Amino acid sequence: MSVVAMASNEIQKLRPSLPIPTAIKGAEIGSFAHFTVTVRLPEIAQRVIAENEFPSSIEQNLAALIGEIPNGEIRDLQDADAPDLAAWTGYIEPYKGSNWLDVPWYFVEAYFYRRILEATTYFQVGSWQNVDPYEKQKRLGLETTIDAIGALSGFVKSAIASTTDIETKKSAFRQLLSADLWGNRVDLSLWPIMEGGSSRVESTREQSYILVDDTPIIAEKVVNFQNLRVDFIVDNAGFELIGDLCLADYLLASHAAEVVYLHLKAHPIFVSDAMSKDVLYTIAFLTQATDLNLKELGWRLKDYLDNGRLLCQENFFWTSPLAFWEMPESLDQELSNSNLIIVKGDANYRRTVGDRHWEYTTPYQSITSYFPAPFVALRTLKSELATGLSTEQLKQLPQQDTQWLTNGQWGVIQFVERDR
Ligand SMILES: O=P(O)(O)OC[C@@]1(O)O[C@H](CO)[C@@H](O)[C@@H]1O
Repeated sequence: MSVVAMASNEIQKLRPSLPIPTAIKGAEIGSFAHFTVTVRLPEIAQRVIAENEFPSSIEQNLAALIGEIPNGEIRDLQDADAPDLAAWTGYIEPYKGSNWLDVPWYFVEAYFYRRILEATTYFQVGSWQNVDPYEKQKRLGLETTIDAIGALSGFVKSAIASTTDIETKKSAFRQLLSADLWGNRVDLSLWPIMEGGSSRVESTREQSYILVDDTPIIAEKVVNFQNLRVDFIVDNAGFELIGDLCLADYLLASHAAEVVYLHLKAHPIFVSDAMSKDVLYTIAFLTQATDLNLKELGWRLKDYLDNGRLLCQENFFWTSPLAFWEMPESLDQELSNSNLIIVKGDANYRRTVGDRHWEYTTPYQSITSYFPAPFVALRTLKSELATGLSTEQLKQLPQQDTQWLTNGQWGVIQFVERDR
């Protein structure tokens, strides 16, 4: 096979095998994407002004950004020192001069959060360099969910102590997986803490709210794991991250996993998405808690970090606007070493399928067979996109809940075997 044919074969491997539908766009009147671009994004930028004590120059930058949405023109980024500037020049090129509604929705969201950092001079040398504009929300997201964190840390402690018979192990894993799914309902970009966002914390919900549940397949695999590698493509800090860390704790303490990798955002995005600093802050928060279960959880996690069994890896791909089938070869290669990847949240789910208008009955596996390792998506539905549903579900759900696609009340646990 020629080099060119091999190269195109490699690229082909990294794309869905099905014809790829059109991208979701904010121009679709009445859609959640349209509501997000025209209403939610300006509101998020206003909250950034309200929750920080930026100087007037930065507040003017943010006000100007708000004024551009949605009829302003997409333009190149202007923070010259940013490490991701060259990559963003390439991302922006196809959309330069377009308004914020006529380009793919996921691009607009990633671009918006990156423009927030341009406005706050996040990448510039000076007083606001590396200052996370969502820090206050993230910390409150931990402090206001302390009771739920206590309950979950107590559960994982007892689960670790009872890693005896297979059925007990499967049951414990299933409950931790479910808690990690429902932690995704706490979403500060949709429901800010100051507007009662913490009230959405719960670790358990009736099984009927899980629309696709591959837990039995995953539990059967994991219960037989011995000293393997598990990777989390992490989503939100706060209570959701506690769910990730409790699941990681269980996998590491039971030696199902020898090592757990946390793949984290390279800069603040989607208000609550986690970076390495948020993981370290969360573990320190736990070690300093008065509650013994929280303290013990924190010290176990710190021990895993110190002994190289829990690893934090940031990558600018996770903050890029690209579909997951466009991930760099180096990252694809790295993830191919995993025995199981846990993909968290709605935005990552959207990226696994390129945020396209797939029929909701399209099998998830047939779109995502490009993935570099076996993976499970833990996602509460917060956008008008779904896969793997039945025609019966599509008849019933709108009658049960008119907002079923976007209110985070429904979830999926979808497993995809590696297929390349
Ligand atoms: O990835 P997450 O935290 O589960 O959700 C991200 C999100 O809040 O942002 C997008 C809308 O702005 C949607 O994908 C979803 O509502």
